[in-house]
Amino acid sequence: MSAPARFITFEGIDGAGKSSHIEAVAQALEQVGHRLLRTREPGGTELAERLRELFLHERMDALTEALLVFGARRDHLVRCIEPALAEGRTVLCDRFTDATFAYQGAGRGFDLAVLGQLESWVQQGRQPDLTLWFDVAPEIAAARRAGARAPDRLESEESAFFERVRAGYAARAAAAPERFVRIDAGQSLEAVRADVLATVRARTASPGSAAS
Ligand SMILES: Nc1ncnc2c1ncn2[C@@H]1O[C@H](COP(=O)(O)OP(=O)(O)OP(=O)(O)O)[C@@H](O)[C@H]1O
Ligand SMILES: Cc1cn([C@H]2C[C@H](O)[C@@H](COP(=O)(O)O)O2)c(=O)[nH]c1=O
Repeated sequence: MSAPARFITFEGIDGAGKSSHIEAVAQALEQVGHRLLRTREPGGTELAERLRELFLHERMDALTEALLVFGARRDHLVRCIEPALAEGRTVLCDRFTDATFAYQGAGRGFDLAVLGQLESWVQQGRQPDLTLWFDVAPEIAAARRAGARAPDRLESEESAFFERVRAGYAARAAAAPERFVRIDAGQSLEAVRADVLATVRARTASPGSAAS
């Protein structure tokens, strides 16, 4: 029998290192019987991936950013995430709505109440079961990004922007402590991986299983 479906999201400022650990989480969950969907935001469907390209590379104001990511999210939820969960698959999603509150809300200063309205319309109550927040100082994340790739529109923002985004994640984590787990992403890759896998194993263990 397959393990019960979970909706797990990975969050953090650009370069925190979250994407480096999703494959290891996928392998650990598959070993204990989860059938998986791996996906990302913005993106995950053909339409949402097209919106992602616009979002990452075209100039726009904060409201347009928020509407684009929630538009992409709606398509992703309806066509991809909800059907996968209904089929009993665990969904691993690289970013979700916490990113909107952190980037558009805290980073850009966009109205959090409006984001909350969009969240309820688009998600109809759907929230992740577990959110791993990769928390790291912006200067460490910037050094990691610099060694890895050319910056996109968001990654070109100044350090103060990422300080605000980080504070936005902290606020979301404080508001939903049952869902969020903070990972100290300033550690070595190996130490982060150990924390991530221990967290996922503890939080996905079925009641009565040996790991619980
Ligand atoms: N703990 C770590 N220590 C040192 N380097 C790391 C660590 N974690 C990730 N890196 C490196 O930092 C770079 C960025 O990592 P990664 O792409 O996983 O970050 P990310 O949080 O997913 O970024 P983004 O959200 O912008 O895509 C990569 O080159 C990766 O190898
Ligand atoms: C979902 C979401 C994302 N963003 C930003 C965060 C990143 O800068 C990019 C996505 O790039 P990644 O390499 O795939 O992490 O988009 C945002 O501002 N708002 C959102 O809701």
